[in-house]
Amino acid sequence: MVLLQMKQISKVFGDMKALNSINLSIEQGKIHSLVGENGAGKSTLIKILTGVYQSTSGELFCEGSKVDIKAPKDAQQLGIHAIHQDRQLIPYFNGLENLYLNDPYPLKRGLFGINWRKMKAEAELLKRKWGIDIPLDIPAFKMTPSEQTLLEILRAMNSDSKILVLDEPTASLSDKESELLFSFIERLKNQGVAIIYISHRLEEVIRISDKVSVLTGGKLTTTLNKDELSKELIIHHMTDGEALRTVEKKHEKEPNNKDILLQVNDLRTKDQRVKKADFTLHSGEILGVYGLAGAGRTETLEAIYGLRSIDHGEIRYKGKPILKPSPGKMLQNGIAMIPENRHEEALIMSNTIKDNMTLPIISSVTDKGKINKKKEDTLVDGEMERFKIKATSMKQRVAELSGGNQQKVVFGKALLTEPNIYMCDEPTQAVDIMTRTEIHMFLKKQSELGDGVIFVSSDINEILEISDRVLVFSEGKTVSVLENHNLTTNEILDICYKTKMEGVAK
Ligand SMILES: Nc1ncnc2c1ncn2[C@@H]1O[C@H](COP(=O)(O)OP(=O)(O)OP(=O)(O)O)[C@@H](O)[C@H]1O
Repeated sequence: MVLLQMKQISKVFGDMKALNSINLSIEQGKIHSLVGENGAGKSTLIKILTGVYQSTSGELFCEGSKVDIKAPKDAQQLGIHAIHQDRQLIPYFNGLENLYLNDPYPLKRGLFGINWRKMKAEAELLKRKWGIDIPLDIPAFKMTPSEQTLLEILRAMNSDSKILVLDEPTASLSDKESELLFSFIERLKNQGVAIIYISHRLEEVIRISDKVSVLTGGKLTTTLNKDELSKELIIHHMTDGEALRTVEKKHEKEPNNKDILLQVNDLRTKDQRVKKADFTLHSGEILGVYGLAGAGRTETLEAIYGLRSIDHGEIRYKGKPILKPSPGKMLQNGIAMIPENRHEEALIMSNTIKDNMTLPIISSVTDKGKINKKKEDTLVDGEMERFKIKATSMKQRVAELSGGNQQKVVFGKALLTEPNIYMCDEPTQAVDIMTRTEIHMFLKKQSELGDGVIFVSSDINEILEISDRVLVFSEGKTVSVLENHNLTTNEILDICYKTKMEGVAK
């Protein structure tokens, strides 16, 4: 049964046609994926369905009746809910409070105070109904990424969702957590919920989808059925027939011990999120970093970059200790950070692409107190060209860019500082498969020129694709460094789980 029908939906922003006459049907109990390059229009379509944006033209039908979705609450009343890339949770509210964020709290008889007991009982029933076992008594910020995603899904189900939109839900999940999510999605599907699934990870799209629609430049180019799905065919439709370039695996040369770029010795942070980080980064090397959620990978990069207080250990750059690291000091030393959370840590969303990119290098584009606009424009142009950033111009505000294009701005900004160490935390999160390859090729080239790259990813296959050596983190400690010669995912995962179990047993 068709639950939702979009007819000739278009959306125009200024001179830009983000969506061009989209016709799409979403069926009950089916997983329908949307794929397309960064900026193809996927999020815009979802925002129209969920009442964030109004379409410029076109019609929407729910279960056969024409509907007008003017605001998020209209979508919610129709049973349409979305789990966005950026979490919609209040970090200091616990699971239970977040679960009831969109609904009125049940009140005690006579309206004297909140009926917490009733809330807890309802939440337990809901958890049991959907087979989701997540802790509801801890604040959201203490939950793992998968627990946060499941909490948001549970909240949607609490409001009787008929159509659930999942936008890049596995972006920061480990393989095991993604598996948990897939089995849950399957359960929702079997109960008749329609899922609209957006992801750049084509393997998972092919595995779980009943249908896949491809968007290219705001147009729907094709809808493929389950039996015709293949990575090659999807990429063919996404790229107008252009073949995907592949990155050759490198890592044949042994690192030269004389060319140590960065040394991290027995590093511990005040908050104990990092307990003992020990590793070395060589010139010409891509050091992959893997660990289960909460293993301390991001926190280690933050500590090195001066964003997290250190209470023990040392960091050496080309043999010299860096005392009291700070972002400014690291930039001066040629160390750039591409953080995981682009909204909070890397971009000023209300500023333009140009202002964001040139912020760290403003002194080098300033002559006698005046900004050299020509120099600034040339540099920004170069990065926009390199990453094929889709925008109306370099003066467009970053908030108006698609998620993947924002990530490209973060990369361009880091590159303008001409670093010789790249500390990348999930750098290909939310970027399309073509850009992912471009980023891999770029980092590989930089490493061949003698730079060092630290590459954190929760995608273990990506780690194996790109790394010379793989550093494994568990429970805040570096537990192993492996040469990437015929290394397998199982070898890495074995270490992760074994050390986690040992940590639990202690
Ligand atoms: N509020 C806005 N103002 C102006 N342009 C916008 C706005 N929102 C989106 N756009 C533009 O619409 C186009 C489609 O963006 P959208 O976010 O839908 O892409 P997407 O397919 O979701 O990409 P990604 O995979 O990178 O998330 C982009 O060119 C984007 O810059």
